[in-house]
Amino acid sequence: MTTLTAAPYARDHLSTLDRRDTVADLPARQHGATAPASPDYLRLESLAKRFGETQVFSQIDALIAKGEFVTLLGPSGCGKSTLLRAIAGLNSIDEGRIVVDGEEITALPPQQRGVGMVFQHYALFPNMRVTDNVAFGLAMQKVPQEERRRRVDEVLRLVELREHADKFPHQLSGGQCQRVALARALVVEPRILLMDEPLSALDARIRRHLRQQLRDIQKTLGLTTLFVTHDQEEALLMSDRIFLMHDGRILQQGDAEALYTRPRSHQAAGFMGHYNVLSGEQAHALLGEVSRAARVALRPEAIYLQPVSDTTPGGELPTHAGPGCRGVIRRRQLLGNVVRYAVECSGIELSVDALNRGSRHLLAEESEVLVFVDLDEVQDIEE
Ligand SMILES: Nc1ncnc2c1ncn2[C@@H]1O[C@H](COP(=O)(O)OP(=O)(O)OP(=O)(O)O)[C@@H](O)[C@H]1O
Repeated sequence: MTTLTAAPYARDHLSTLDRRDTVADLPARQHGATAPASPDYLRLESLAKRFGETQVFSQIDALIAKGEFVTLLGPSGCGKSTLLRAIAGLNSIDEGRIVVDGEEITALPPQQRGVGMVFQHYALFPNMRVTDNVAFGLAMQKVPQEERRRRVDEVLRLVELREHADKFPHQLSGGQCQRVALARALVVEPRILLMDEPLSALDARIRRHLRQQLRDIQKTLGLTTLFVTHDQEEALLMSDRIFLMHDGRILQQGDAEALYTRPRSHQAAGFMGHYNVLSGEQAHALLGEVSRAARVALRPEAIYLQPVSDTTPGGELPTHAGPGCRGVIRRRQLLGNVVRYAVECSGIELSVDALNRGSRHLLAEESEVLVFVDLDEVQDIEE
């Protein structure tokens, strides 16, 4: 039985949360928590969209499994929101088909698609109490009052807002408003949940808590979810699978590990982490014969620095370290647990991350170092 735990933020604000309430008490209904996974529950087939002269996205093909949490990640303007809105039916598309659970929904109006949507700005009705905001969709569907009350109560319990049921939106925090918006989307038991940057307007602490809470709820309900963000950390933390978008295309898809450690293109490497992207020539100067591709990506944490004065055989070096090359530390930034160095080496400026082991271990700016690269982590990429 899965129990939603109340993280510190929730405990601070929801003093009377009944810890015996568990979401497993909820009927699975059509969320289908117990249904066998269907690998193509949501099918996006050759979707394309233009706004006037602007091709917003094209050749979008994807299969999303039932219960999967997929994140659309990419820079501003790459078409994430427009794609999400197209699935919700809030934007038309010019080409392609959208299929949910075997039913084509491409031409259906939003209310007939069985999708729930949560936006960055929660757009609650300011003059309605929490319960009425959440019940709104059910009232539209003419669900009988008693059932409406029961379902609203159930979903408010799920998002830990039961004790705020009679409040108005202006009496709630931003995080609580967003949970009302989530409850409003969930109460109609959507087949697909679509979320467009739902956490972006919240402060960092609430955001961290809500990420976890959202993911817990999504897993518990087995709810197929598409989540839009431009925040790489959020995508890596939350997703079963990430679709990395660039210029209206899905550049690469995979789980967090694959996306982070094996970017296949220059753009993917440029968006994930703080990769050093080197030309073939630069890679050859740094790595010698090891380098094979026209372009190479190197993670900052796969490069190791050793002071030239340190003559101990590099105990911390990876087994497949390349030959050390001399470099000079040009800049040093303390990022908390990590120290980021800019090191000039073979005429290239490399970004190198090292664990912050305390001031005794910090390397001084303008000091000379030996630079070693973990050859197992050298990633050949496309042009
Ligand atoms: N209604 C519209 N009319 C014309 N162009 C639009 C419209 N909506 C979006 N666009 C354009 O489509 C492109 C993609 O926008 P979209 O909002 O989907 O990107 P995004 O990746 O979600 O960006 P962000 O992260 O900034 O929200 C942009 O160039 C945008 O200017």
